[in-house]
Amino acid sequence: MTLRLENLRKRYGQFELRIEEYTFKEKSYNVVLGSSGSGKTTTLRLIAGLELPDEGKIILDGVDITNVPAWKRDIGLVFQNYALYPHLTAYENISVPLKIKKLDRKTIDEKVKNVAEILGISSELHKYPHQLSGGQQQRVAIARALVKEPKILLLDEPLSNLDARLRLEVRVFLKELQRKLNMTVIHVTHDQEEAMAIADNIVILNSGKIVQDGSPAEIYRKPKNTFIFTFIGLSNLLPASFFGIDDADLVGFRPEDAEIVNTDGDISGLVEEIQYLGAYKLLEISIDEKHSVIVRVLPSEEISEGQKVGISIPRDLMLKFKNEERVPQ
Ligand SMILES: Nc1ncnc2c1ncn2[C@@H]1O[C@H](COP(=O)(O)OP(=O)(O)OP(=O)(O)O)[C@@H](O)[C@H]1O
Repeated sequence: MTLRLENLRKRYGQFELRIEEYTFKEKSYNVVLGSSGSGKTTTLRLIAGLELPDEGKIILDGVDITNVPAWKRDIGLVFQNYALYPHLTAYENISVPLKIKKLDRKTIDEKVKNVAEILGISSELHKYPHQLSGGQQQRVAIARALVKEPKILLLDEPLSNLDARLRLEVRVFLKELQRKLNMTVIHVTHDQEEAMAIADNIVILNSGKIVQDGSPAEIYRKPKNTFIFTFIGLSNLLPASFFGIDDADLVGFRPEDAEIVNTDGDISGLVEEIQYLGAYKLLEISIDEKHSVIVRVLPSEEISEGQKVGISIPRDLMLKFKNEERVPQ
């Protein structure tokens, strides 16, 4: 189940996807994260075989599948809009890939019922797509992708058509499904919170290039540059000179790593705004006319707007950046 991309290139006008070399984490939940237009869907379509690369290779378990047609690849793909056939029942939709493979009726029946059981949709099989909820339609689409027992499951923005409550539920469901089937999943999203919550391995794509990969904690704690640092979670970035640091241009820190102190901290500022968020409060503190930071404190901390405060940040939690690259620690 090793999926490897080698020198992969695909150009559309000004845009170019260019992946020198990448192996997705095997039997894990991979999330490809990037903003709109970064090349996420293009990457998935190339892996699925719906597009051919201009250059490069796609290697699945040591076999070059670059020129293997989509339907012959051992890869399941779930589209963002599910793409179910409206005139077929859930059962018929799920059985389509097996009919294409010309399996006999009894084997098809067993496989469809088995996958429906795994996905918890056994009682919905007689229904047509319009009779199913969004979450159920998605499960049918996943069942259809899984029924041919692919080596890899590709999911294109699988949560974007669901409401906020269902999204949290489906996140847990997808992660459990990956664990249960012990398969390699590649899930594409622009939502950094979703990526952090669900991934074993996050692959960050920017302007058609992979800029960093790693576990959510690695990406959050050891971002390679200021783009990744500010893309993931809340972040503060100030000139290094504010801290008397001269081996970097900028210093970054997370709101939860700073502490409010009465005595002189590393820096000081004026509390401009307080957001009460239940479990914690976020303070927006201006350092000077051009720079402000966010600091997270406990709700019990007594601080008021207009108050002058010191801010202290442990040195080992400061991230030093130079010329857009992080300074190695
Ligand atoms: N078939 C195509 N023809 C022409 N241009 C394309 C085609 N497919 C993608 N592109 C262009 O390639 C770039 C990357 O598109 P892609 O859909 O891969 O991005 P994405 O990261 O998935 O974005 P989004 O989150 O908005 O779906 C975009 O500039 C897009 O306009």
